[in-house]
Parts: sequence; structure tokens; C-alpha cells
Amino acid sequence: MLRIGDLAAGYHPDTPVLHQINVDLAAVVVHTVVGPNGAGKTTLLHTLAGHLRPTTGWVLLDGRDVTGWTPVRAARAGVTLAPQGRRLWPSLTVTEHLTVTRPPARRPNSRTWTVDELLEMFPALATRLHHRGHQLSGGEQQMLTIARALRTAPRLLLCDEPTEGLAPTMAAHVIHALQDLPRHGVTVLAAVPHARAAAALSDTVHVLAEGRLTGPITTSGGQAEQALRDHLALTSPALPDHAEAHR
Ligand SMILES: Nc1ncnc2c1ncn2[C@@H]1O[C@H](COP(=O)(O)OP(=O)(O)OP(=O)(O)O)[C@@H](O)[C@H]1O
Repeated sequence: MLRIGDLAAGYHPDTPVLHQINVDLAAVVVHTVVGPNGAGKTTLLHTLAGHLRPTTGWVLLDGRDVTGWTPVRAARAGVTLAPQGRRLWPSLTVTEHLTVTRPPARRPNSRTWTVDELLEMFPALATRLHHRGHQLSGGEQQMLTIARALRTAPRLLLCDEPTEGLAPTMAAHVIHALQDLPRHGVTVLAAVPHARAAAALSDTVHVLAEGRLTGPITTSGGQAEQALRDHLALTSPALPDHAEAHR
């Protein structure tokens, strides 16, 4: 659905963060982009969600040029960001988060999600309906961030570090929910900092290093972790074996 070619983006004209990014998110699966802190993962997701205008290159959605679109146009077309840091509305309750966010009226082919379906996906939220954003645990906030994004009926969900800082059981729940989305026609592109997390979460991994993407690596063959280590070693030649566990 989404194709990106020769894309460059950054925050200052003289210092691009992304250089010549090429990627084709044709398959309705979970894709990850993995790379160390500062590699540009957030910058890539923000560019795709329309928060940042690319300096060069193109973005095609179903063959239509959408380069430089706004977040509103991106969301209307079915591309929604679940941001890092959760960015909830602190004074709104769980129910209010889910009811004020609605799918666009005219997008017949997208899977829409009722509040009840989202509470079934994330039962922890069902017991917190009247709690405000700032009263939720980190895991509950992450679930609500994803649930709120799903309310816009995305075809492509961009998730920035969806398991960051979560306890293992919460992280497992979030991973399970994301892995189930392709079954509903939703493609996922998640940014993660660790090779192992990328291999566990996704079907296809794209490695971002020094502003460039390599891959994709398919995780189904069992070789993903070694392939990722090889790719990441390109930018960290001195990395000792035991350091991988902390990447
Ligand atoms: N708003 C901003 N203004 C200027 N520079 C920025 C801004 N946001 C990020 N950067 C810089 O862009 C580069 C890429 O940052 P980005 O957040 O995209 O990386 P990341 O891979 O998501 O890392 P992390 O996992 O630490 O968030 C870094 O050098 C960062 O300092």
C-alpha cells in the first residue's frame, strides 16, 4: 500500500536525519524498523504520518502521490500514528479518549473498531473506564494510545516503540494485539530499538542505521536475529557478543 522512494527528512536543512529511504510496505503484516537510539526511527514515522515534511523523495499510497501530506490528510487516508511517550490527554477518561476519536465518515474499505471491540482487545482498559489519562499505568497508557489510534480505522498503524518501558506481561499483551491486526487488514509499522524485539514482534524487519534503511529481513526463517546482528554490526563493528542483549 505505502511506497517510499529516495526520501530524505530532518529538522534542519543542513543536517538531514534520513537519507534516501526506500521501502515498500506491500504486505499486510507487522513490519518493524529497528535501529539504535537517534537512528531516525521516530523521524521516519513522523514523516510518514505527515508531522514532518520530507526534504526530497516521494511517498505513494496505493500509487497516489501523498508526499508532504498533513497529519489530518494522512489519518483520513488511513495512516495513523500511535506516538512514543503515549501523548494522551491527561484530563480525559479512558471512555472519553475512545469516544471523541472517531473514524472518518467516507472510507468504506477500512476496518472500524467499536469501543467494545477495543476493550475486548485490551481488557485492562475495561476496568479503568473512568480513570483519566494521567492516572493510568504505563502499560494501560500504551494500550489506550493504540486503541485510540485504531478508532480512526487505520489501514496502516505506525507505532513508535510500543513496548517501551512496559512490564513483560503488558509488553506481551501489546505485542499479541499488534500481531493480530493484519488479520483485520491493518498493516503495522512499529519502531523498536532492539533487534530481538523486532524479530519477536514482526514478520519483516527493516534496519535503520546512519539515516539509511537496509533489509527487509523476513523473520519466519529463524535466521532473523543473526541477520539483524550482521546488519547492525555494519554500523557497530566493535560490538561484542554480549552487547547485543542490550541493544
Ligand atoms: N524536534 C527535533 N529537532 C531537532 N532534532 C531532532 C528533533 N527530534 C529528533 N531530532 C534528532 O534527530 C535524530 C534522530 O532522532 P529520532 O528521535 O528520529 O531517532 P530514534 O531512532 O527514534 O531514536 P530514539 O529511540 O532515541 O527516539 C537525532 O539526532 C535527534 O537528536
